[in-house]
Amino acid sequence: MSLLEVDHVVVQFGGVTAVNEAAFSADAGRVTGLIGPNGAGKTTCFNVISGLQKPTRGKVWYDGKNISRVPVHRRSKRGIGRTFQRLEAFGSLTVRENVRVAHDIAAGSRGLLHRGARDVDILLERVGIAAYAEERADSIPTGTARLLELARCLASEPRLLLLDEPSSGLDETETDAFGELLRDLAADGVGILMVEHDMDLVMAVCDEIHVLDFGSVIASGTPGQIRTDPLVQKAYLGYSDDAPEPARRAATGDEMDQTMVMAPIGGTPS
Ligand SMILES: Nc1ncnc2c1ncn2[C@@H]1O[C@H](COP(=O)(O)OP(=O)(O)OP(=O)(O)O)[C@@H](O)[C@H]1O
Repeated sequence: MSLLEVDHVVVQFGGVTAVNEAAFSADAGRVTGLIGPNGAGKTTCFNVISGLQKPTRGKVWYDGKNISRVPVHRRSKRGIGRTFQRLEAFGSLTVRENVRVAHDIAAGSRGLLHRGARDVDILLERVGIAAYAEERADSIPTGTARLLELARCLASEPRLLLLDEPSSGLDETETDAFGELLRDLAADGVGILMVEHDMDLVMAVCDEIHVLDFGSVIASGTPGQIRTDPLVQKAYLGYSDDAPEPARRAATGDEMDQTMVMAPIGGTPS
């Protein structure tokens, strides 16, 4: 069994079915991507996995156990870490203090004795923000703040890391370094599940990708398989290479966005 199994989860908000029998998994030591057009249900799936959203039906299995009724803080204690699209650091604390707080909370909740400042500095080095250690968190660039979020999350030594659009705000060099960091973490045995719109990053770092559309998983596979999947092309672009021109869906504003997002992997219409 995989480290994480999302088992036919359904989430309904009134008449809206945000997640519809979604079933997918993420393994320890691998980077798994969860992608899909806007409104496909990715964030809702993350909320179900981390415990912020109760599923209408279905289960979440983690490390072989059904955690569907386990509250958020216990999931976190068991090793599920999550970063959010919005940034959550304490603005008036320095970068180092922010990581220190996360580190001490995690150590305390596990009954560990106070661990050294050295661990915090190693973490800052690892995510590449050591140069900002003494800066206030509200004064650092967005990309650095995103890496700080990651450092705060890693301070709890998660076994499963849920990353929600981690590369937004990173420049190209930072994104490349971030991709390498994800591969390093996976090599250390961490399971990573990532929602990400940067298809170059997704295709470069993921071992496996699940594609959501209208709340359902429409494809799962390696980057190579996903790139050429007709259903995936149709979900993003409104047409696939296999479909004749007249079958192409008129692009709305949203779909135009997705067309641009997918362009690096799927190519634009000729
Ligand atoms: N609290 C809520 N109440 C009502 N509808 C919601 C709620 N949260 C999400 N939805 C709806 O559920 C669907 C899935 O939303 P979700 O945010 O999970 O998609 P997403 O794939 O993360 O989108 P994006 O890429 O734009 O962040 C959308 O139609 C959204 O409007």
